[in-house]
Amino acid sequence: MPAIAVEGLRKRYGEVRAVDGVTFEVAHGEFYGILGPNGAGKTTTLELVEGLREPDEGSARLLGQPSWPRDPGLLRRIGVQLQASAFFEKLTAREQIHTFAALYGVSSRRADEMLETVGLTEKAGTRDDKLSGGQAQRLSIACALVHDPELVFLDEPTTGLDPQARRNLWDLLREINAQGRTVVLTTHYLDEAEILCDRVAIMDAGRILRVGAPSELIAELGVGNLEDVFLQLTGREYRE
Ligand SMILES: Nc1ncnc2c1ncn2[C@@H]1O[C@H](COP(=O)(O)OP(=O)(O)OP(=O)(O)O)[C@@H](O)[C@H]1O
Repeated sequence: MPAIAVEGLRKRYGEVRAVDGVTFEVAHGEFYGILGPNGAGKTTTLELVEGLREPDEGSARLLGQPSWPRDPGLLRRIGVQLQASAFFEKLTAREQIHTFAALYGVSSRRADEMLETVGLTEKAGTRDDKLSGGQAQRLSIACALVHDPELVFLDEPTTGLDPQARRNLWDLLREINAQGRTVVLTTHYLDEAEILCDRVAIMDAGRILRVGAPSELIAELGVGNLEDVFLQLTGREYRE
């Protein structure tokens, strides 16, 4: 049984077909990337898969169970990185993660360990609005991991970070995956996907164009990198 099985997902917003018939599977322990330019439908796909939104059509099964309608038993087994703007207002880093820990019935000790894991122990007393972009991203990842989920979903975790902070976060994500967790991330950085992901799904205009290991896709299409793969598949530049 795959960790994630997605079948025929569709979601419209008015006239916009944000997700237009998406099917894919993710194996246990896999590091899977959903790639595409702005507006491709990555975030909406992730929200449908996570069970944060109701699909118009199709279904997603996580660890064998449907993600919609939501099931508290399943939610406990998955970690969703929310954007930093979803933090509780006016709390310190330590208070944020302790609040998440309390919601999941996880010990305070575990919450402090997670802060340590993401390298934020020194910033424990800092209010979330005083953290740097990279620190806030790491805190949001720590909050998503505090209950030791089997599946981890990250939506553009490195957007807005400087190169050093991005590399540090890549190390952290590799570690999470090496511990046996299945990781799904969206990104619009193709270099990041090439470095981190076992397999990627390339999305455009609400559809998946191709799925495969980055090196396989590059070899299959006889090109130099994932940017060229996108160009080959769509006939246009990735960044327009
Ligand atoms: N709540 C919403 N209401 C109306 N339209 C929406 C909504 N959310 C997304 N859309 C539209 O659906 C399409 C897909 O958006 P989505 O955010 O899923 O793409 P994305 O690939 O994650 O883009 P980005 O990289 O910019 O975050 C876009 O055209 C977007 O404008």
